[in-house]
Amino acid sequence: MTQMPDAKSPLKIGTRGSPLALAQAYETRDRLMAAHGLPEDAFEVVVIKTTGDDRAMIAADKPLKEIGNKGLFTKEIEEAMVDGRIDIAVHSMKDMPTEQPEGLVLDCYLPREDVRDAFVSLEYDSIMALPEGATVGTSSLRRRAQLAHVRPDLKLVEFRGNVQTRLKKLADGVAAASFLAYAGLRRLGMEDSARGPIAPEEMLPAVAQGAIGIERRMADARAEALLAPIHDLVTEQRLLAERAFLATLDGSCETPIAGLALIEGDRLWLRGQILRPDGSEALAGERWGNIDEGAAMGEHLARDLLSQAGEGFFDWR
Ligand SMILES: NCc1[nH]cc(CCC(=O)O)c1CC(=O)O
Repeated sequence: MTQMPDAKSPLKIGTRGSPLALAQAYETRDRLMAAHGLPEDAFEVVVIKTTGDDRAMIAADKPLKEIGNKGLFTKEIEEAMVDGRIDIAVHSMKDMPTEQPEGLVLDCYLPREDVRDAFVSLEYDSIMALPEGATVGTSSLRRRAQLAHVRPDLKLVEFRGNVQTRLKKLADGVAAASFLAYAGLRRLGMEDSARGPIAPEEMLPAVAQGAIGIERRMADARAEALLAPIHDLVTEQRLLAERAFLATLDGSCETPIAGLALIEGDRLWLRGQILRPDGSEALAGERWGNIDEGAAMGEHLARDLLSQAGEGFFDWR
């Protein structure tokens, strides 16, 4: 029997310090408390500062792609886990690279939140309601490309920071609209800040959007035992398909890629999309398969789209 955590030897939950990251860490702690009947002081939430947070603060108007690369927000957290400063790490799966560092396992996923993007605007109800030539703020390459594809008239400007910062920019007239993951707003109890979610048919979300993954050391039997009952299998099966699609495309935050898997009964549906960064071209495809075939479906769909795209599809510089 593994030793359960207590006040003397709490399970240390590592997270970034943003309001959303903290909300996700506390959701994880609450689920662990409920699943095991453990008190609050059996857990300790430890904030780890990451290069991503630092550099993002210095260069708040720079696109993330110019600041760093894959794992910008996750590397230091993983180092803290290897060093034993934390025992588990709570991550937005949307930000996780597809390769897994040695010695660490990522096999626990919380039930997925809403996967959709949210349309945020003080004046307008939807993308299509925006006036000709309106300015839209977003730093996501995917959202930029998707918008440029359906509304080439829109002017796109860099927009980052937390929800409050973005709402302030909208109020200051910097842009007429912006976009956020609806899941993030819901976790912060701020969904009223958005006009509403956007249907995936109109804007296919990022791979793994709305999903939280919990990473641990491979040899940590206590963390493994604690995490097992809070794992959500359906979320894992959906992510397997979406992340195989992403991995085969060698996607990162630097490539406009979207993907969404859903499960209906014992069947899995996957839709994937790749876009030219300027939105001039978008390719999408769908697959149906068995639930346990997600990884192969993701890979095949990616190969199919890549062969349609041809060389240079993602080039733009
Ligand atoms: N790229 C940053 C990021 N990573 C996860 C979320 C939101 C929460 C989620 O998708 O789970 C966000 C912000 C956003 O896109 O609005």
